[in-house]
Amino acid sequence: MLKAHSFKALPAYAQLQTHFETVEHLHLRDLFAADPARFDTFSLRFADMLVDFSKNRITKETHALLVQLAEQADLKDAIDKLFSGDRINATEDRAVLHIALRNRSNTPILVDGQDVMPEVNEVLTRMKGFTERIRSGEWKGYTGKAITDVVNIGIGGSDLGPVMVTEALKPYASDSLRVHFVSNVDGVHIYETLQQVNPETTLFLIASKTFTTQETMTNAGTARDWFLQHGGTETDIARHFAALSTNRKAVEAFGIDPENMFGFWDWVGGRYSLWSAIGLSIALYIGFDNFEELLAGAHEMDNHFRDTPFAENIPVTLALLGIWYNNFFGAQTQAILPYDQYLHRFAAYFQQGDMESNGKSTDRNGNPTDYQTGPIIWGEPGTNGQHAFYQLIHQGTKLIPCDFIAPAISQRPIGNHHQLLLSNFFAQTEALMNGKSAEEAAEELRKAGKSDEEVAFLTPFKVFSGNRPTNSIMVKQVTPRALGSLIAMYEHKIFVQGVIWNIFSFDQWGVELGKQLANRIVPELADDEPVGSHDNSTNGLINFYKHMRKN
Ligand SMILES: O=P(O)(O)OC[C@H]1O[C@@](O)(CO)[C@@H](O)[C@@H]1O
Repeated sequence: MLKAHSFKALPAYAQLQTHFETVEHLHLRDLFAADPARFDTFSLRFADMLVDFSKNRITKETHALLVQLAEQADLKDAIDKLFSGDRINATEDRAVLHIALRNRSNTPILVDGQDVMPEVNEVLTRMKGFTERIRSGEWKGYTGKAITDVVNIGIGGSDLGPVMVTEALKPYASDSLRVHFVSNVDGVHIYETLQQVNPETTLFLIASKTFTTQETMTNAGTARDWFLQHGGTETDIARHFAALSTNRKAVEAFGIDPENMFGFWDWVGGRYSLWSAIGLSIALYIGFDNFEELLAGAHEMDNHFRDTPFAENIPVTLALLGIWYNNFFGAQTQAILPYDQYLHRFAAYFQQGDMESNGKSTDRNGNPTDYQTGPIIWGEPGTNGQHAFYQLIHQGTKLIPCDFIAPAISQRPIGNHHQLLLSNFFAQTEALMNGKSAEEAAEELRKAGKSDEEVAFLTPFKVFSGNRPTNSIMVKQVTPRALGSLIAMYEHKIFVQGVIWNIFSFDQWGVELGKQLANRIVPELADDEPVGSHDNSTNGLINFYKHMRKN
């Protein structure tokens, strides 16, 4: 179990509070003017990745104090426990070992004295064989045709990771196998997907750690009914359905051949599971060699995270900067802005990764936190975001720390598109940092021929305060290996913040209440009788629904 501390009792916390008062009003323009080497001071390199954190509202003293905060929170001990399979997920009494799934060094990792690597490798070997049989066309459907479409049925961590990675690595996909993802219990999702596929050539992956999730089991049942109503028979299920789960009993009860089950373990959190059997749709789509590259990239970042001193440690640095804005500047959100259209689901993935991990308000001592914990994660690809919400980021009243991400080399070089994309990537963080003064704005208006009266009226609306913090993260190209490192970087950032905030990051009790209440309401919707068992808002809503569906 991780040592519990009190976040605000850490000595560095009080020092940072005092320090904040001296830094709060400093402007990045002045910080850069005072230190021409600021970029070098506040940049980190890892493989073909550059992390430029110089456009943050920090000084060297800030950075030093933040590192002390990490040290005083026993972060090194926590990292050691993470990597050694301690049951740090205390409320579920589980280890947290997504790092084992990509442990390409194959060093033993023990859970209850048992090395987990043989099992991990056994599943990877089975995934590899299965992937090769499907992709080669050797595996045939019930009419003897090769598989052309894979439908992954899952939600949350059993969906978001595969969706994000298959979108991000589309350039590595085969053109003979399409992947589809069904997650929402809204019938529209499964309906629209089944419209696109042929039962003779479709493989359904039922992806669910628990194999009990309402949405997934409902969609899986509908897929099976559709298959049986469109030419398949019970004996054909084995050729068209596979399960990705920890729950063998439930898989068999559903009617899936255990031979077609790819297992994983309770020490794999759902939102950290794309590296496990849950990643089978990824391997099928981009090939197992590329899936192994993804694992390798994550493993390289794992080693960096475990072995690098905090001051040069990328996940630790990103985590500490997030705490600086979250707990001292009062920022409520963190934007992730990838300048790469293939990464369009990257922010959505980390909405679950971050907010389901650190959206907690009870500390590890069981006490309510009297400080802010997990931020709201959001974001869209650039340049689209510039035409949607950058107005608020530039001139709004809220401080929004932003992570800008971009590849130096596009997967799809067409004309000068990539240079234009990157010109925006570079310009936005420059603009957010420098802003535009009233003098500059007025001068521009005068040069545009505006009258003195117009200049006086318009200038206040044209001023940009600047001093809006950003990180710029560049990779050479979004390859499977680079993406693996990028994902692992954010996973470890989330872990570090949870440790310092002294919260449990690997359970998710907050998702249970809504499910419990929904399960109570389901039977009430079966008939047209008015309900009165809830508050009068919920009663009113249910009865409105019942009335409208009849009339
Ligand atoms: O993989 P499964 O067990 O179907 O869970 C799906 C998702 O549901 C949760 O909300 C937990 O209930 C997420 O943590 C999880 O990724």
